[in-house]
Amino acid sequence: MKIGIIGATGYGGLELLRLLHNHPEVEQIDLFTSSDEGKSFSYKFPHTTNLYDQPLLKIDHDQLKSYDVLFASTPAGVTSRLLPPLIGKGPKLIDLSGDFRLKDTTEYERWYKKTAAPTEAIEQSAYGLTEWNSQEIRNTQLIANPGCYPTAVLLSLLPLIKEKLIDATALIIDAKSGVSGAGNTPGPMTHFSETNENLTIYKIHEHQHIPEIEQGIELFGAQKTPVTFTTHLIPMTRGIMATSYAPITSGVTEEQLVNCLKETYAGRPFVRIMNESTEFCTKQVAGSNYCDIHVKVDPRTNRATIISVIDNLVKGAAGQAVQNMNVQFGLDETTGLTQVPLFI
Ligand SMILES: NC(=O)C1=CN([C@@H]2O[C@H](COP(=O)(O)OP(=O)(O)OC[C@H]3O[C@@H](n4cnc5c(N)ncnc54)[C@H](OP(=O)(O)O)[C@@H]3O)[C@@H](O)[C@H]2O)C=CC1
Ligand SMILES: CC(=O)N[C@@H](CCC(=O)OP(=O)(O)O)C(=O)O
Repeated sequence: MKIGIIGATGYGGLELLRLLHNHPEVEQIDLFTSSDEGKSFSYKFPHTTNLYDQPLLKIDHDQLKSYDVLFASTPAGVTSRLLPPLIGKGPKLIDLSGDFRLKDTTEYERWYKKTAAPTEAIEQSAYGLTEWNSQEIRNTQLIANPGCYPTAVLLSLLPLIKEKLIDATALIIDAKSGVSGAGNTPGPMTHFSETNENLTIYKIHEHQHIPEIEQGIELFGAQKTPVTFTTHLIPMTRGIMATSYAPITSGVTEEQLVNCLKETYAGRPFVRIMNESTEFCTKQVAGSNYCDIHVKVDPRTNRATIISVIDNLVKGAAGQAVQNMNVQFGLDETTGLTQVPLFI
């Protein structure tokens, strides 16, 4: 396969390159830039020396048509204009930004504060939460790869909401992310001296992933409900932990919740239900495409605490994007994605 990565110089782009480099079906990877045309990739990123010394390419629409797959890992508001002209042309299109995720364009404009993509393009795209939407992904050219937080949240909650084992109307979701989630442009919140030894809660009730989580619950869980969702920045590089609290339906046991999750994800290689573990942390999935889930019921409060961890750059971005490419091409979902987590 001949691959193009738009936004190759960002964190999502670098992670795509790392994963696609070891993908057995990938023959060529071209790297595109909007700001550094002609510069050697490895000059900019010395860790790729002797691997990707090639020059960064200018984004040229005619050239883009010649790829088998184009990944775009660009800030919100770029692909809404860049990708629609390629619909119906050759390449499969996998967008890591939020531009095609929200089906309702007024919601996109409200939360992202940018002009939405054309409605026809959004209608022709599939939401790329692989474990829940494989069939549509297989038959669709343009994939809206999910946001990092929604991936962790939806994978852990959808089975329980769908089976009405928890009360989704009273959900509270408390999520934490490593700093790479904010991309490679430094800002005050991600400055070392303000991130290190600090814990920041941000975008309270204003996070752009709130409508994406609510849309996912409606799309796959069949229940429309607003959720309380808060995000925190943790002084680490990779990882997301999403902790959700929900009342359990009367009479439901912890065993039922665990069994529901295990049954839903039986045969799905990247979702592990880890209830036997006594410790549960972000490092157990670092560098891998796993989403690990842990659930506990507190019989005193009749509430469940549901925890999921992912690597924001892998299952939360590039890994799920490659998983979606595998599904689109009828390959085994795990092709190129069998890395053992880094842990240390
Ligand atoms: N970081 C994460 O954990 C996750 C990120 N995402 C989403 O993925 C997307 C990329 O994120 P991330 O890699 O972290 O972001 P970065 O800021 O690290 O990288 C974005 C890249 O986009 C390129 N770019 C900027 N403007 C344009 C433009 N107008 N046209 C084409 N390319 C452009 C830049 O490269 P150049 O200047 O060379 O063109 C830049 O390196 C974002 O939408 C983000 O929200 C989704 C899930 C997780
Ligand atoms: C730590 C951190 O800042 N994370 C980012 C995640 C960005 C992202 O993935 O959002 P979209 O793809 O929807 O733009 C945030 O919370 O906004």
